[in-house]
This record gives sequence, structure tokens and C-alpha cells, in this order.
Amino acid sequence: MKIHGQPYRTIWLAQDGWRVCVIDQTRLPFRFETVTLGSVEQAADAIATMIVRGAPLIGATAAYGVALAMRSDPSDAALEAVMALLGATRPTAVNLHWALNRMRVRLVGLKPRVRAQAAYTEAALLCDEDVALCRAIGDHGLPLIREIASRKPAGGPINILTHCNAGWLATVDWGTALAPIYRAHDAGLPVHVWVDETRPRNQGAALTAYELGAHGVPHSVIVDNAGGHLMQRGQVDMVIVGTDRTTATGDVANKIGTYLKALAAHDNGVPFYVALPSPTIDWSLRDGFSIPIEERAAREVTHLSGLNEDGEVASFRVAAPGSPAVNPAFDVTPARLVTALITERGVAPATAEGLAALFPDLARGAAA
Ligand SMILES: CSC[C@@H](O)[C@@H](O)C(=O)COP(=O)(O)O
Repeated sequence: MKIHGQPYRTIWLAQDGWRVCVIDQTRLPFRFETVTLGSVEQAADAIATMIVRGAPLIGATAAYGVALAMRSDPSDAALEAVMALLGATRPTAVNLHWALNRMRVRLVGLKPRVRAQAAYTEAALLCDEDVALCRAIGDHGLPLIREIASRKPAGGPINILTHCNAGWLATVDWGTALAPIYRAHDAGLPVHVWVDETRPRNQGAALTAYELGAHGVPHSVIVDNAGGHLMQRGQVDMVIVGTDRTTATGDVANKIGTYLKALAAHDNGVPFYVALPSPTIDWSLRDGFSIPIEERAAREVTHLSGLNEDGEVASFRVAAPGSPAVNPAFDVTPARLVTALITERGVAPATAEGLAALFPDLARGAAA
């Protein structure tokens, strides 16, 4: 994606060739600042504090975290310690464990002296693959948008609702839910995106709106509770969201509030699509309610982040002082509410059979 006319991925190597640069997503949309990570502890902190976030980018950052660790201590003990440190940063996005497992498999049989180099190479490969997977999701999602466009009055906007941020900023490039939207916009289709603000951290209002705006995609930010109302009035043609973990049977964990959008879409006959790369599928789970749901700090609910009068990024209390708050970060949308899954290999029904037909190699491997 281009920011201020310059092409950016969300994670890249510093000029020294070993430190890792990321965009500080806690400062967006007000400040575009980068952070340079020089240790695995800093990588773990960037994930836990959501300097980086979004399932695929969490995985990519963890992979580079392993590389940073191997550079300072490539021993077996360090390899195991780093898996535990990074693995504990965020519980729901399965891409984190997928990436760590991939790094372990690549490194464990190697002599310690070659591990750092191999880890950097593998992390770079994983990032390149993420870009290719997301681009392919865009390719497979585009015909779904085209099909809806063909049924609209000529020139009328195709209204697509999305929740949270499953765009460029959540991946290495392109995004998952936003990839088909970028492809449609670039192909000249008149898309308009309803951007759920996505409380408590407002990834929609802050991040999705920012990146759609940077790419010139027409969009409107709406409060989280507006989606059902817009659907009742025929103002939503389709919903596309991302996911942090999808079971082998098609149940989908995504940012809190996704389930309510799926219910409203179901009630109003609006197609509800989930876009995901295969590393987001947890082949070991067959029931969405076994997915661990991250509980985050109450302060994210009681406070909002924004610009103060001096133009500084600050947080403001919005809840009554003294009231306790509860903050589950994700919810589970049952497969029966999902119209289809948009993956890098094509569009599948959200069923065990549908996923296994597209990914026989991965489904078989997990069953073995
Ligand atoms: C391609 S990203 C899919 C999901 O990771 C995204 O929708 C989401 O819920 C991100 O949550 P976050 O808590 O911001 O990491």
C-alpha cells in the first residue's frame, strides 16, 4: 500500500539488515510513526501492546521475533524460551502459533551457528507468502463483488460493511477482508465501505478508515450499532470481515461485535463473507466455542484514545468513574451464519467438507 505516495509493507528490515521496523498502530490515524525492534522482548511487547495487531501481522512479527532471539542466543534452550515468550503475547489469533511452529520446525534440526540466518530467511519468506495469500484472497473475492454490482442499477454504489481492521495494516500487505475491496476499487467498481468504528479500540474508525482513505476508497465510519439499521433499509449489499481463528468446521472468531453483524445480516438476507488465509484455520478445532477468547484491560472500555487540544494523542475517560468494565476482545460467529469463506484457494462454504475440499493437504495433515 502507498502512504504519502510511498509504497509500504507493515513490517520490514532496518537498513542495518537485522533490526525489524513496524508501523506504530497505536499512533494511527493521527501520527504515522515507525518503531524499530531490536530484541525478541521488544517484538513480544509490540504484539502484546498492539503496536502491531491483526492475525497475519502478529504471526509475521513473531517470526521476526524468533530471528532477533536467535541472533543473540541460538541455543536449544533459547529457542524453546522464545516460543513460550512470544506464544503468550495474544491468545486468540492462531497465526501466532502457526508462525512459531513453522519457525521451530525450520530451526530445530539446524546447528545453532546457522540458526539466525535461517530464521531471518524463513521470516522473510513467511512475509512474502502472506502478501501472495492476501493478493489471492483479493482475486477470489473480486467476482463476488462483481456479481453484486451486476445486479445494481448502473453506477450505483456497492455498499460493503466491514468490522475491525482486516486490511493492509492487519497483514503484511493488501489485507484479507479489504483485499477484494481494493481489487474492486482498482478495477473501477463503485464500492463504498461502511466502516464499523469497532469499540473498544476503534480499529475501524482509526485504521480501516485511514487505509481506505489513503487508497482513495469511498467509505463512511459508522457506530457499531448502526449496521443492523442500515441492513434493514437495504443499504448494505454484503458484509466482509476477517478472522483471528477459524475452526475446521467453519466457525469464526473475530473482533467482538462480529457475531451481532452476522445475526443482523442473516435476518436481513445480506451475504456475510469471511476472508482468511489458510494459516488462520485451526485444523485441530471443530467447535468455535473452544477458541480461547482474549480478555483485555478494562481501561480500553472506560477510556477512548484521541487527540487532545494540544494535538497530542491522549486517552480520555468516557465511563462513569468507579464503574467496573469487562472487555472480551473477540466473539465467535457460528458457521451457519457465514455465507462463505474467501480463501487464497477460492471460495468455500463454511463447513468441514467445504474447507477440506479446498485444503485436502492441510485437513489431512491435521487429522493424521
Ligand atoms: C486480517 S485480520 C483479521 C482479524 O485479525 C481482525 O479482524 C481482528 O479482529 C484484529 O483484532 P486485533 O485485536 O486488532 O488484533
